[in-house]
Amino acid sequence: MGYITVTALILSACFFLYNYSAMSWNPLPHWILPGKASQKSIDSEPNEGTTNSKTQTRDSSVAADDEGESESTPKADPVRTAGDVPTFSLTDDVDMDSPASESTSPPAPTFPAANSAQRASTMAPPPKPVQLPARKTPAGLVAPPTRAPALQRAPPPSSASSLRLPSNGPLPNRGPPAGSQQRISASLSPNGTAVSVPNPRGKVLLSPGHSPMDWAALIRSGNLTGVPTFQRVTPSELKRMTGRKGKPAWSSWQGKVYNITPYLPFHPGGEAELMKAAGRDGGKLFMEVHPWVNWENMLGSCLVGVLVPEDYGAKGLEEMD
Ligand code: HEM
Repeated sequence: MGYITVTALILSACFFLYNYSAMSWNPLPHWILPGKASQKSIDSEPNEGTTNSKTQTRDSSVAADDEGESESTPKADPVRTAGDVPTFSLTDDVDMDSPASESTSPPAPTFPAANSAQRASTMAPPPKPVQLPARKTPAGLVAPPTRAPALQRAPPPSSASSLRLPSNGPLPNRGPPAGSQQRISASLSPNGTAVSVPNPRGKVLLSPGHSPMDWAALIRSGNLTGVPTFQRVTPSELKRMTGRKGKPAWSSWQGKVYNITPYLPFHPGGEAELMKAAGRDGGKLFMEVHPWVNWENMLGSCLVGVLVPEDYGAKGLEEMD
């Protein structure tokens, strides 16, 4: 009885050892562990293959065929197709423009035949759009979109086309004719230098240093009245101040008298226009031409005095008596 028990134990031990011979220290047999089993099958691909039953079967059948027919009919070795499966890698440096890649493009359709009437009658492919030369732009800048020359034309004609000015040819001339006496005289300053050229609005070209900004700087610089004290000016006295014969040019505006002499070369309408207001009340002319201009702001530094009645002096003396 004891002998039988010992024998059974030895057999159990042998079975146990057989089951764990290929193994590791896992307590379960390798054919129970799924990961282990699949790893095993991969590791034992055809070259090694001993435990993969499928591989074994195929190899053995091929071997049997080889053995059975090698003497009668020569047979080619089985071709492995695994190597023909195309593979690619993202790290591969593939040149898409190379002729090698072009050779892999599908062949041209064979219908219709190359020399058939059907192919000859088909329309030619549309012309490629004109490629304008790429413009180089400084870094960080986006180049403006390029447009085909045909798109850079004027807008299409509309019903208002007849109201537009002609796009070619001379513009209508609203000033005096070129070379006329009127234009020549207007372009000459009193000292003979070319100063002003009239335009349709009557503005003139001011000589250098006589812009509105220059005038603004001049009136900030100080007193432009030309008199030492504030004056009471009678109409007869104003009438004598015409800007001629060595006299200054005075003009009145709303009862106040201004010395317009320093402003003459700065006047955008020209000296001749401004001189029309010299020696008299300039309010009416002024408001006819440019009511939006602020006289007092423009000529504040040129204020000579106030306009008084002609008999102001005599009346004052009488009142004193
Ligand atoms: C005496 C005070 C005057 C001052 C301060 C003055 C000032 C000015 C100014 C600032 C302009 C430019 C206006 C603008 O650009 O819109 C101007 C233009 C003109 N002024 Fe006078 N002006 C005066 C008197 C006169 C007088 C008395 C006349 C005519 C009799 C006259 C005729 C013109 C003309 C024809 C223009 C150009 C047309 C225009 O700008 O619309 N100005 N003047």
